[in-house]
Amino acid sequence: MPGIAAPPFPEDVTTHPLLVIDYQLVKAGHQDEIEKLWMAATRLGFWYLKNHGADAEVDAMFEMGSETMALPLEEKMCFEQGDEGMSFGYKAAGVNAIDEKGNLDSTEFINVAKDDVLAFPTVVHRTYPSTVVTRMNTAIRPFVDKSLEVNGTLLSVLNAKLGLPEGTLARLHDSKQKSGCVARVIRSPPKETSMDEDKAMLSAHTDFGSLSFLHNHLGGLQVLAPGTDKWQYVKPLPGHAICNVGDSLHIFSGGILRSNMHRVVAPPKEQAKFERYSLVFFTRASDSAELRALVDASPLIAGAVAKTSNAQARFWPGVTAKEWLQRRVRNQRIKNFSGPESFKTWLGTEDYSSIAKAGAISEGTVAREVVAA
Ligand SMILES: O=C(O)CCC(=O)C(=O)O
Ligand SMILES: [Fe+2]
Repeated sequence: MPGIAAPPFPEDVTTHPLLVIDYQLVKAGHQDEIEKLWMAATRLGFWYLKNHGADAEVDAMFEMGSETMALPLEEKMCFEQGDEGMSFGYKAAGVNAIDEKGNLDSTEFINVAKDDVLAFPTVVHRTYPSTVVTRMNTAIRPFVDKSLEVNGTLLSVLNAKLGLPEGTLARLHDSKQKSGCVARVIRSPPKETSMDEDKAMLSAHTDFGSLSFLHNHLGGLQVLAPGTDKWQYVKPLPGHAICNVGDSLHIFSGGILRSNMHRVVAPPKEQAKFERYSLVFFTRASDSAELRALVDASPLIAGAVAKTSNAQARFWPGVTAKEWLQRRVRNQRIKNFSGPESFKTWLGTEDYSSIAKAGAISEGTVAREVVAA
């Protein structure tokens, strides 16, 4: 398995602690556990999830991912996403800007659309490399099914805590509708040293959708916690997924649920010498879902929005989930980059003035200005 031969996460590197949520307890309706999930989702927007029951599916996906990355580059390039905002297929390393200077990312992805997986062998969005096709039923479908179940359960718990009528978030994330939901395997190359920590391999970002279900073995993921201006590693824990809230859930909830900034840098110390793999399932709202705070469905959300400055720009971007995703994917491509102003156009919901303080972008680049494509 990728990363398994690497040394453990070093003990003398500072990490940001996350709450540990037990999926089985949440699913069984355990109130204390649900309160813990709520605390995690509203304060940092990141948490560990244990007892998710997806270990075997995760291992099979890592195998699919490493076989795909081992294909010749020319073959992978036949499935490249392109520059128009398609988020499914292969993403080569170095095609995205990571900052306003136009520095390049160094991660490659294979992104498999939930819609193509559920409809297989019918093609909904696009075709994939042979390593994906041959594992569609044995590895990818089981992982997608499990991830939809886990994220669907978390969404229904958050739905109730937000005071929304039953099934509101479920309808916005109906897996039978077309959406940007995707399973992604990420590979980043080994580095001689982790000293260039501030050179992100995957740029500082908030996730584009609603809930992310992430699995990794090596360090490298960092968060910029609220009220801080220092990036901190999140330590991978065996058997624990890392879950986080993305932009659309932040918007639906009128900012109650936090879509927190994160990035991937070289793994710490000796781990940097190893290639790094990670796996994510992104649950995203249906393509046609309008991104807006659900004020008319929940007094709690209406109350939160009423207390927020600039609420119209933050929570009524005037686009659908599909348009939001397309803009963020397309405008990050280096082909569409023409300087700091164009870099702004890919940004999401987070408070970018805090990453400006942490040095990744300049003070002038603030996401609030970004409303639509
Ligand atoms: O690789 C990781 O640990 C995080 C990846 C990530 O943030 C993403 O793909 O959005
Ligand atoms: Fe992310």
